[in-house]
Amino acid sequence: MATPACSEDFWRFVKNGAPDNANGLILESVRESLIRQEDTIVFNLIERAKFPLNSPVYDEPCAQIPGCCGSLLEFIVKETESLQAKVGRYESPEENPFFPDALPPPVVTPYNYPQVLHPAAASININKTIWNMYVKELLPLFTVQGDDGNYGSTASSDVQCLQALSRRIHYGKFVAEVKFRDAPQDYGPAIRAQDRDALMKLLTFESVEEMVKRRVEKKAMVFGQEVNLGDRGDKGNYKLDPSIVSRLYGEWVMPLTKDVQVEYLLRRLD
Ligand SMILES: C=C(O[C@@H]1C=C(C(=O)O)C=C[C@H]1O)C(=O)O
Repeated sequence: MATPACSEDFWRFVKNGAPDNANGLILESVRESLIRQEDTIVFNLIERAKFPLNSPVYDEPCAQIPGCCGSLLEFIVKETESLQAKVGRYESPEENPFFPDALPPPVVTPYNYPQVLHPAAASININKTIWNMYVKELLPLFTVQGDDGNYGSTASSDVQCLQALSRRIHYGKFVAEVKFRDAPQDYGPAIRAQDRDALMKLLTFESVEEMVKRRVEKKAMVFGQEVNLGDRGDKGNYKLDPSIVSRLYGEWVMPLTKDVQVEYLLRRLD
């Protein structure tokens, strides 16, 4: 049975079950989903890189909008989440809101997501850290300095980036669940001892991390190259610096995914 490459397929796969495991949840299929999410992240960053930094989106209160007391980015994220909550986005265990307080309930019949995670998963949300990483560290790295006044489009593009990064990083819950199911005898003692370092060691695969960094760098090269019909390709002229994508994964995305894994495992036997 082929392993699925994207989230929707992943859920169908989990629901239908796979021969390898009673629940259909295997590390290979979870990793396939992470690989597919790389495409989304790289594309979204390329889209955001079309605009300069546009710092008023983050730094200034959006005074023109009645009832808005934070930045324009906060306003757009809150409004987007509110709309998406109504159509059931946050019923999915893959999705974690940036502003969980005061979200409206779904107005559509909820999709019956398979319960593959321990219920404690719902209490893990590191979006504040992801927000700060994105705004303070990442944006200044991959956008050019400047202000072109395109604040609405810029902030809309940020929403896509933030949501894709959040989904990827919180996917650590699924990664941790499969790793635990594959080796409860290894994880059990470290969980009972609440030993973060031991858990971190158990769940880390350095060779996989190296491969991920190389692959996302290559994706940034392929997706962000200038495409010409003639012989002369614009080699080396990328829409998004590939080494920054590799750095994003090495310094933030993978460490934060592992933090989520540790947090989940610490609660796995509650
Ligand atoms: C996600 C996994 O766990 C860890 C985190 C990784 C990541 O975030 O990409 C990669 C390898 C592991 O060290 C995994 O094993 O695939």
